[in-house]
Amino acid sequence: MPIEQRGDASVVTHALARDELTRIRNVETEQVAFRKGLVRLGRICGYEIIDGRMETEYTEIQTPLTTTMGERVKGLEDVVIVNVLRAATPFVEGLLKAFPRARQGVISASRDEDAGMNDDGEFPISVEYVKLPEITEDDTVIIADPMLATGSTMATVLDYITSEKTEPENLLVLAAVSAPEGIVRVSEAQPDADIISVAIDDELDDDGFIVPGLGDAGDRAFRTT
Ligand SMILES: O=P(O)(O)OC[C@H]1O[C@H](OP(=O)(O)OP(=O)(O)O)[C@H](O)[C@@H]1O
Ligand SMILES: O=c1cc[nH]c(=O)[nH]1
Ligand SMILES: [Mg+2]
Repeated sequence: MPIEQRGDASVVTHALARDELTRIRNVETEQVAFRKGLVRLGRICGYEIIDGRMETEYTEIQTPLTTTMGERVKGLEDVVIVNVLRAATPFVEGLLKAFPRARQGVISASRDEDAGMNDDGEFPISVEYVKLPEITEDDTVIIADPMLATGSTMATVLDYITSEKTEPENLLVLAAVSAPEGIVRVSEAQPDADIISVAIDDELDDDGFIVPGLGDAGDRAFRTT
């Protein structure tokens, strides 16, 4: 079972995904290895999404010897991957190995860490840059962000997409590590979103970081001080 339902979310159970996540959680893993790990994780998640969320169809083909029926994955031409800057950039690079023909959207969404969480456990999110392709009802939209913590970022991104674009056939939220609070917030904000994560962690600390988590994914991937 490639992707298993766990309450309001689903988990990528592939052993290689779990292995990769263990490596990037490790504080000893330095920037280049961290980024490469996110790329590999994105690729594995992409294959699991194809296997667990996309359909196949039969088609007649000729082998060098005879005619036969073969299976093809449907909808690989109708995929939109949305990169939630910064941390998702290596994650999306990996996803693109599974969906080389995907159209891409980019949105910069950053938490105002100085403001901190409000009483509802939400962060103010600033969005400076949004470039989204047209979305059709045939599309599978994958919004990729390695960390789903309070859900403030993802709720903001989903607002942009659902308020301005045609509703796609599949709306997937893909994370590497999710906190229960983020899963609740996103599933309440967007019941149609199919939340898929490699791990569902224990909790958030007072600064809104996922525990055990992997630290600040953007800073670890891009090494800002
Ligand atoms: O669920 P939330 O509480 O919104 O937290 C998750 C967001 O926080 C981090 O982004 P950040 O704002 O640190 O930007 P960065 O990716 O550039 O580091 C992370 O990359 C997610 O986008
Ligand atoms: O743990 C967390 C929470 C939000 N953003 C991160 O990068 N890490
Ligand atoms: Mg960050």
